[in-house]
Amino acid sequence: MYVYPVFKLQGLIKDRIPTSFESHSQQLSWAKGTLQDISREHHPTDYLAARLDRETKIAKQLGTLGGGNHFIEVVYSEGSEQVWCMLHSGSRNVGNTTASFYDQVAGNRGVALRGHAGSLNYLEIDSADGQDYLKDMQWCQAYARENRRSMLDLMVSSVEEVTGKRADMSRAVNAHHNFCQCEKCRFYDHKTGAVKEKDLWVTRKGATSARAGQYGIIPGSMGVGSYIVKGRGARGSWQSCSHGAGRTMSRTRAKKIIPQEDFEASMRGIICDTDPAVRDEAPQAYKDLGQVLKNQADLVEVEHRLLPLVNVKGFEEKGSFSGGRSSSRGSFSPGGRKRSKSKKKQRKASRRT
Ligand SMILES: Nc1nc2c(ncn2[C@@H]2O[C@H](COP(=O)(O)O)[C@@H](O)[C@H]2O)c(=O)[nH]1
Ligand SMILES: [Mn+2]
Repeated sequence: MYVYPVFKLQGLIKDRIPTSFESHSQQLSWAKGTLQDISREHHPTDYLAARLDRETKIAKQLGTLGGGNHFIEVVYSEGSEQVWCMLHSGSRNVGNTTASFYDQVAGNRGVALRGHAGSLNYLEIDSADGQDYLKDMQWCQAYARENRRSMLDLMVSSVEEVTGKRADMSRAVNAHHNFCQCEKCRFYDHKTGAVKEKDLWVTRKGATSARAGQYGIIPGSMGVGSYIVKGRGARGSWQSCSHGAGRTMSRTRAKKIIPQEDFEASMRGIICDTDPAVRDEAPQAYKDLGQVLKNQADLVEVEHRLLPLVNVKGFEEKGSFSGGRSSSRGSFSPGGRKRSKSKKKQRKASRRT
């Protein structure tokens, strides 16, 4: 039985944090200062600085969730009274378009690495373009962190409003994933047979950092919750672990083969939207989280198992259905939000990392 009105909490979160293609109609009060702070620390190139001057959307998207597998969750810790606020989102449109821009810059050089997955454009780190990319990529990473922090602030104040309890922010965990950073690496050099130590740019795609003692988050799906883990610093994985359960099937296949009733049944007891537009995110479309954790027991140890109470996802409502539907306990209509561009244009610029 819920002690606090969790429906109210779901409503407050959905009212305060824009999802899918929506932005804040007015930038948050701290957005301008935050963007200036990011630029002071990670000097954007002329390309990105010009966009920051021109595109008000960058400020308005600070504190917004996005769509796809991005989520906001109120979760509880198995075997304790604790409730956690969790969210998954990234650098939004500015990150996506900046990455595409440099991909094109690299592509224009006409050099590509060829592999099983096709060809990959690349820039040499020491080249001018490579250095520009690193600057703007780090700017976008900082934006992603601030985006999450902004949403967490909005979420924590919503929880406080409903429960009268303030979150313990000293225990906050931030985990980037699908990112790149320079790290001191110890590795075996196959050419010389020696163990070397060197600063290298490590890209983690589908992975997150798991240094010894470092806290991390491994989410499963909207129906099964997540794990808080502690890294073991395994050298064989470049001190990394998986950053989620991962999908077993494409979004198109999920929508085709998962019956709507099965999706709704798997979400029973969780306050969430089970609109058919979210079915590609159904738990049935993801791997077994317990097995994923077992498979990487040498990379991380489990600190907490977290189970979902409230889940919020971004999705595009179809037809006349205008409110989020809760799987089991009634319905809630989110407040109106301004859409700034045509859906088609926005869809083109969307990303699901
Ligand atoms: N706890 C939740 N986990 C979720 C949800 N939707 C997806 N997921 C998991 O997160 C990762 C995210 O990784 P990404 O690289 O695909 O962004 C994904 O693999 C799922 O395992 C959710 O609503 N709640
Ligand atoms: Mn992601």
